[in-house]
Amino acid sequence: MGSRSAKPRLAVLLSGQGSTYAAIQAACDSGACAAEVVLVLSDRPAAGGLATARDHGTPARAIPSRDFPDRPAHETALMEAIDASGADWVVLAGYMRILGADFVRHYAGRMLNTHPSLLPKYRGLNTYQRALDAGDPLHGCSIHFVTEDLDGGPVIAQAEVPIESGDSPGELEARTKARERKLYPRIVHLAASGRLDTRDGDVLLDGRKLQRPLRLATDGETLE
Ligand SMILES: Nc1nc2c(c(=O)[nH]1)N[C@@H](CN(C=O)c1ccc(C(=O)N[C@@H](CCC(=O)O)C(=O)O)cc1)CN2
Ligand SMILES: NCC(=O)N[C@@H]1O[C@H](COP(=O)([O-])[O-])[C@@H](O)[C@H]1O
Repeated sequence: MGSRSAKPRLAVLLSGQGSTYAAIQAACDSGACAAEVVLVLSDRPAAGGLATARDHGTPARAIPSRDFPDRPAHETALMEAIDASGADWVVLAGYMRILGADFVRHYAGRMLNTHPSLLPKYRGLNTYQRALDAGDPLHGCSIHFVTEDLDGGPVIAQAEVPIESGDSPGELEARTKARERKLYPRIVHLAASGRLDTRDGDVLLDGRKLQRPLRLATDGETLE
């Protein structure tokens, strides 16, 4: 029997219902993503994603921000839990707190986020309403390396979603999340497989600088 090399280990941070985490977990379970989720953390004890993780048998823990005197103290507790889990990568999956410089530096080059817009458009919050208010024809999501610059890190991949006449923010969000749940596990797989890197603000795939973000085709499968 050959040696069974351990899979790359993921720590997932979330604040909400956890459908993005669930898609990553499913990809890890099926082998589509060659990694293992070893820890799910949330700043919110009531986050649905914690229950999803626990139901799956994945270690899951709330580290409420309200239990700490300030942001750095909270993030130190997060780092201690993540590092104790042996995670190789930190995957933000709807984590709704801005992370400080020490945290970001500690995981530099091995922390990913998914953002519900076609960056650099609409950094921050309420992206669906902002795109609708602007009358944009297109929206989508972006997967990026996390830097101190909020939603400003190097963009790895994007999935476009047409905005349809009469769309509500909720309808646009639902279509965007459906595409995001296809894209993010694919990018996490590339990262965990050692094929993604970031240097000087660029993204490298297999050692070669990406000239533009990867794009999820309309078939929901092809990365181009
Ligand atoms: N330093 C960084 N931290 C985070 C990044 C990042 O790129 N750099 N990405 C975000 C995720 N995110 C959007 O994708 C995001 C999350 C939260 C906020 C925000 O304004 N949070 C407020 C609290 C909002 C609330 O509690 O509802 C805050 O932290 O004060 C903006 C964008 C994760 N962190
Ligand atoms: N600014 C960060 C942000 O808004 N992230 C978004 O939170 C959602 C989490 O959904 P989920 O809880 O169902 O996984 C995801 O769609 C992600 O893009």
